[in-house]
Amino acid sequence: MKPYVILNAAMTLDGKIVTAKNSSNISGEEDLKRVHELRKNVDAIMVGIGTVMADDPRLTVHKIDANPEDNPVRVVVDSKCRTPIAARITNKDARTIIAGANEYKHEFVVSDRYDVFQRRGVEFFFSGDRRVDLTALMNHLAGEGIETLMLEGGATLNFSMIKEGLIDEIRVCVAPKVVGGVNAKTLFDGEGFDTMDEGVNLELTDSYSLGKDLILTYNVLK
Ligand SMILES: NC(=O)c1ccc[n+]([C@@H]2O[C@H](COP(=O)([O-])OP(=O)(O)OC[C@H]3O[C@@H](n4cnc5c(N)ncnc54)[C@H](O)[C@@H]3O)[C@@H](O)[C@H]2O)c1
Ligand SMILES: Nc1nc(=O)c(N)c(NC[C@H](O)[C@H](O)[C@H](O)COP(=O)(O)O)[nH]1
Repeated sequence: MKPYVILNAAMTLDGKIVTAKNSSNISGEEDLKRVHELRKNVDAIMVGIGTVMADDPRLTVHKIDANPEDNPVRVVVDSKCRTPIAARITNKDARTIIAGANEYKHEFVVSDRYDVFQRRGVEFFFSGDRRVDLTALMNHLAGEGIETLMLEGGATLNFSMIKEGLIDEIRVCVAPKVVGGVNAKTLFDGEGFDTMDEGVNLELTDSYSLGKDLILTYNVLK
């Protein structure tokens, strides 16, 4: 059992989702509104701890009209339970689940940070030895009633999710810009596949201009 997973991201024409110096203002205003419409229409939104550390995102619906009930459940994939005490995803604006790995559970649950998070109502789910077991996490979220999940990066988590066959659909905003840089993260990093044959095949289902950007949507072929 797993939610229907939509990966949404913005990248430059050269596939970068952020520069090496952590600059990531990619989407135009219209695209950001599209992203927030999508946030409003899914049950949960998930990011990796790298994205929390880099951007301190809210992961709420705040660029379009919305009620607090429109906020999706926020999920952070955080094996070593490093989510900072001040991270905005741990505030009371929406339900939050931190997914950690079993090896780091013991040390975390006796920490002051864990106490503070619990008082804020943050929930926890532990799976996998040293890295979150993403399939187990998807199964847990489905059990929590989450039918649709928006994956919002970053590069490392995107690759693990697609490698494990957990992404159903991809929606990408391609900005008319090139930044280059061998150290700039791309839409999918991780360890990559060795051959084109091992790559994940996609089917283009829609393409349209939105302001200066291009929106591409794909189904992931299984
Ligand atoms: N342009 C966009 O649309 C967009 C969207 C999101 C993030 N970003 C950018 O992406 C960058 C972050 O990407 P990143 O790759 O450093 O971090 P990430 O957000 O992909 O998080 C990766 C981390 O998740 C943890 N993790 C736990 N279990 C895992 C598993 N099974 N598989 C993979 N990871 C697992 C690990 O600690 C890993 O380092 C940020 O700079 C952010 O600005 C851009
Ligand atoms: N669609 C999109 N276009 C971008 O140009 C960009 N940089 C992101 N990045 C997604 C990432 O998850 C960000 O961290 C959140 O978009 C932060 O914003 P919020 O406070 O949650 O609204 N996403």
